[in-house]
Amino acid sequence: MTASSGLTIVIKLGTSSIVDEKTHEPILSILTLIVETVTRLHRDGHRVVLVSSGAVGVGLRRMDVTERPKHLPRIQALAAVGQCRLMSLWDNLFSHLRVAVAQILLTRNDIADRTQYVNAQNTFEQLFDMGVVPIVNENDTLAVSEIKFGDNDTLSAITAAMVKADYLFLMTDVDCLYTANPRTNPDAEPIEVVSDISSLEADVSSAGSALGTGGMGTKIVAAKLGTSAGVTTIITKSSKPGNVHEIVKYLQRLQENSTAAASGADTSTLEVPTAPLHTRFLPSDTPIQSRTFWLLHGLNPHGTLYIDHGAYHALMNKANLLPAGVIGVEGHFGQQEAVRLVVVERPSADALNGDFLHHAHEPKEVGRALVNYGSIEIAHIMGHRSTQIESLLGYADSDYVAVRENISFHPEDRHSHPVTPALTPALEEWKSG
Ligand SMILES: Nc1ncnc2c1ncn2[C@@H]1O[C@H](COP(=O)(O)OP(=O)(O)O)[C@@H](O)[C@H]1O
Ligand SMILES: N[C@@H](CCC(=O)OP(=O)(O)O)C(=O)O
Repeated sequence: MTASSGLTIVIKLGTSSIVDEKTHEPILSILTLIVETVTRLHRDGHRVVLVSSGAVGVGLRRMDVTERPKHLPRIQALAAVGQCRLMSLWDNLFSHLRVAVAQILLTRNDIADRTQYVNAQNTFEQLFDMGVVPIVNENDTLAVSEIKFGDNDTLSAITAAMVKADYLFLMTDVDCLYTANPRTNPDAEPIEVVSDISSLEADVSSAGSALGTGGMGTKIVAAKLGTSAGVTTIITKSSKPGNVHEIVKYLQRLQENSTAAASGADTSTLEVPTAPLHTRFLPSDTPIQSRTFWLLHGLNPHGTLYIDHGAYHALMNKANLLPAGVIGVEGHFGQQEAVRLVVVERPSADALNGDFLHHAHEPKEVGRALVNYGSIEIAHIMGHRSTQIESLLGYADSDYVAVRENISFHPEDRHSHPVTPALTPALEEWKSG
């Protein structure tokens, strides 16, 4: 977040680092070291957010339940018990170092509205100004699957983008990302720097600890989200929280050296910094903007719009989405809800008689949109000109299914599909019609 000095740092601590996997007792040594590390960063002038899992784990211990239940209401009840105790634990530890903390519990619903998203950003900023450390968790007690982030790795990446963080630290029970799960593969090799996640070769398929929800897979997803928003994402070991401080210093020194090199200074005498083992995912050179990030990752899509290549190219050229470019709709959604955009071949007349999606070649989600019409209306108006909307629906709220400012493309798609400057004749017709 913009501020006169200091960095904005989000530190995510997984369940495996907060409670013992078997006894579910809090791992006080890690919690205390985290508090010391956060306080040190704070005193160095950085703004720090802690994303803390562990509500369910702490709740298990409090209620003497030995295994994580399967029944959702029971998990939610345990989270309600545990979250209270977890926050009291953090508050207590931080209070010894005179650092105030604040609890922020989020579900996707809380940020689905743009105004609420911006409000959340303002609250974080206010807390930073007041010198408070916000402690974030998913609001497990309320979150049902439709409004869940699902895991705190994803939540921490969304939080990092929301506060425009410089660094996101995913603290876990392994040193870094390995080529395979080090618990079961002694030959697995550490991966230190990832500059392109799409070409990453690491087996992250195996599950994580008994209480953790994500494993390494969700950390990669979080790194993808974080780096797309310009956040350097780091995986490191939670039992050595002092690593965070050392890695921050190391990255600052690397930055100073590269600035010196860029200015033509003699760098031969500069100290080559070293850092404890970690994996660093480099941020995108062209980070996506806050609103684009929110459209792509803040909202839960309620359905899918299948659009043809002509419409896709028109959107890439900043046009709005006309009903004529939509060839299919799936799911039940209302006005101003988010949908996936999937590009497919326009079906032949034969295919139109059957289920065209079976004829589509590798349908691929290219982006997300907030729609001006619900699924039922779009099913009526798709393939038609905007001038026909009123006669088809009896009203016309908009000429467009979605306006361009409410459409965002995934970054990899923005790069892999060159924009075609010329519109197809059909699109010319739609635009003029
Ligand atoms: N390629 C890999 N590299 C490192 N760890 C891996 C890999 N694949 C799977 N894992 C597992 O992921 C676990 C961390 O995930 P998880 O238990 O969900 O952590 P947390 O609770 O911190 O979110 C590690 O303990 C490890 O067993
Ligand atoms: N929100 C849940 C944690 C969910 C989660 O993602 O856990 P983890 O994979 O350990 O980070 C809780 O507080 O128990």
